[in-house]
Amino acid sequence: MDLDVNGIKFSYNQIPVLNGMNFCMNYGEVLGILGPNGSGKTTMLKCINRLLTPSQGEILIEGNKVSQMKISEIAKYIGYVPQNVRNDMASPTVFEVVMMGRSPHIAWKPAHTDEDIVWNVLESLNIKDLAASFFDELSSGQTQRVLIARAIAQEAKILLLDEPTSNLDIKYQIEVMNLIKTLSRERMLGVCAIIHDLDLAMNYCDKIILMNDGLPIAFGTPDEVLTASQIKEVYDVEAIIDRTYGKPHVIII
Ligand SMILES: Nc1ncnc2c1ncn2[C@@H]1O[C@H](COP(=O)(O)OP(=O)(O)OP(=O)(O)O)[C@@H](O)[C@H]1O
Repeated sequence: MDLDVNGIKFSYNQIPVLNGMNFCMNYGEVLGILGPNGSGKTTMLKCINRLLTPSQGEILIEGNKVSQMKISEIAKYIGYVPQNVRNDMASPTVFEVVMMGRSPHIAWKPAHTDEDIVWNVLESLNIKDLAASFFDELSSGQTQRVLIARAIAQEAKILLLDEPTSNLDIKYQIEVMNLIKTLSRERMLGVCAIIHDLDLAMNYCDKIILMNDGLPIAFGTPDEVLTASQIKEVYDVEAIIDRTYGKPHVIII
């Protein structure tokens, strides 16, 4: 497996949040991380890219322990799109934001190749027109695209996305999920995305890890994981999986 999460435990001030998380992912797959509020999803992502250090367990990328990698090396493997992006620069342009993704590869100042890579990414994500726009003047959908572009420019093999579709209307949700799926296939990226919408997860993820109280409840294909009984167990709601229109649709009763 390209990413292995083995027995991860983590506590904030002695309060356990991750209690032995296990799952794995291959490049070219979209893995949905699902679970109720407070179940530890964001904490899990932060352990993968070592923003947080687990107290037990090991995370391996291509068999190498993340705990033993240099931070600069991790940045070449992992691109992280957090939920709330703090803006430290005074009104950066979209081009500048995407160029930030090149940081792990730049020793002193960007070279022409870095600029070429940024232009290519902007083009392939259909946001070249936004290059000179100010980042903080974008719509939520455009912001999400630009942040994904920044992670792609980083040339990481794994993308960690914390609720990439939150605050997006249904059209943009579908657009962003299509983009994520296409990127995973075309660029052989492994994508771990925290997703709250069960329908989006059902239709766009290759695998799902369903967690609750920092523990893995189920791991497998969407069909295996998003069953009525598991949805009931984790979210405490009654659900039906409707397949009338070909694609599965989760109906909460
Ligand atoms: N910096 C922190 N210090 C202390 N406790 C924290 C911190 N960050 C998160 N927690 C706690 O850890 C638990 C898990 O939080 P986390 O953000 O990982 O959950 P989540 O599943 O991503 O939640 P949500 O779906 O609401 O975003 C929660 O009880 C939260 O209050």
